[in-house]
Amino acid sequence: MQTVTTLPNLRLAVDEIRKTGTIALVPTMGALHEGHLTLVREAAKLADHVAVSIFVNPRQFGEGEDLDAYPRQLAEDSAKLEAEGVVLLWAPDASAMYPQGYATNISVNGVSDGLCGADRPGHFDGVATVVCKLFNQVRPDIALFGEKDWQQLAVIRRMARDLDLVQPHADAIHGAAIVRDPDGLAMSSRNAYLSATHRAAAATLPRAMDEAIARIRDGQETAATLAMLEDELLGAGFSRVDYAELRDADSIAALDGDNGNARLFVAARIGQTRLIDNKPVSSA
Ligand SMILES: Nc1ncnc2c1ncn2[C@@H]1O[C@H](COP(=O)(O)OP(=O)(O)OP(=O)(O)O)[C@@H](O)[C@H]1O
Ligand SMILES: CC(C)(CO)[C@@H](O)C(=O)[O-]
Ligand code: BAL
Repeated sequence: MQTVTTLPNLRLAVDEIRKTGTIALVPTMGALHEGHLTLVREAAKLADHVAVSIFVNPRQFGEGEDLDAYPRQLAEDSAKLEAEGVVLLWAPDASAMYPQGYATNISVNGVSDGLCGADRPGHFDGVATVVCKLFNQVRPDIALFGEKDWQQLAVIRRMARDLDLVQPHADAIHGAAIVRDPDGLAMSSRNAYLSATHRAAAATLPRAMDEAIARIRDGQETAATLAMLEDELLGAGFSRVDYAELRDADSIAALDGDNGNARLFVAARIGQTRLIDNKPVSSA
């Protein structure tokens, strides 16, 4: 595996790799876990070569968020990627990504509204901007993102279509299913922040979501069911529920009475940690 940290070296490496086949890109912020490695393994089935980026993107962190505390473990991550057969690790620092005078921002309207977009103002602009740059830098044939960050995936798909960023085939922005711990909690780099007590209580999140979805499928009233979900999380030790909402899975828009394509989206805080999850409401 080649690790590159500057744009000129990235260009040389990508040109060389491209001579022998297609490239799948897996963008990450590092602190790699099985969720990331599943994306890498899926990527290896979809292209000849897998490239991974590790960049803790300052532009997607809001004021007072965990930019400084975010785990950074490049040597450990690099060994994991090497073992998976990744050919290229792109690990720029902030000055390579945003040189002095950097002034361009990408906003994706609509899908960025509400949910995490409301709680983390500017977050999806930061994500769209850096992902657009990563696509231009690596020029992948396909890129993979996890469904854990469902709204992020929707934002990136919209941006890629709108800006003609990748080859216009249906799977160019590939969404990978959420990888969960045995108790159902979605894997996340931020789970490392949880104390043992909070980690145990965190499993209430997916369980309470399953219960809420079962009630909604049973025909129980959505607002009352979501209020019950919120109470259950607060009772289990969560300090705040940022949102618990049903939305259209593709557009992320509020539902207009038809729950056919509905997904349940939840973000909740336990200790200092903000957890997100989403699950389909329809059993189809
Ligand atoms: N449990 C998971 N299942 C599937 N994909 C995942 C999972 N966790 C992360 N990913 C995906 O990996 C990619 C990189 O994510 P990132 O590096 O932010 O990790 P993370 O675990 O989501 O960290 P964070 O704690 O910041 O949310 C994203 O596309 C994300 O959706
Ligand atoms: C897509 C991404 C790598 C952009 O910084 C990040 O938001 C992430 O890891 O999900
Ligand atoms: N996994 C999404 C990146 C973030 O929370 O900033």
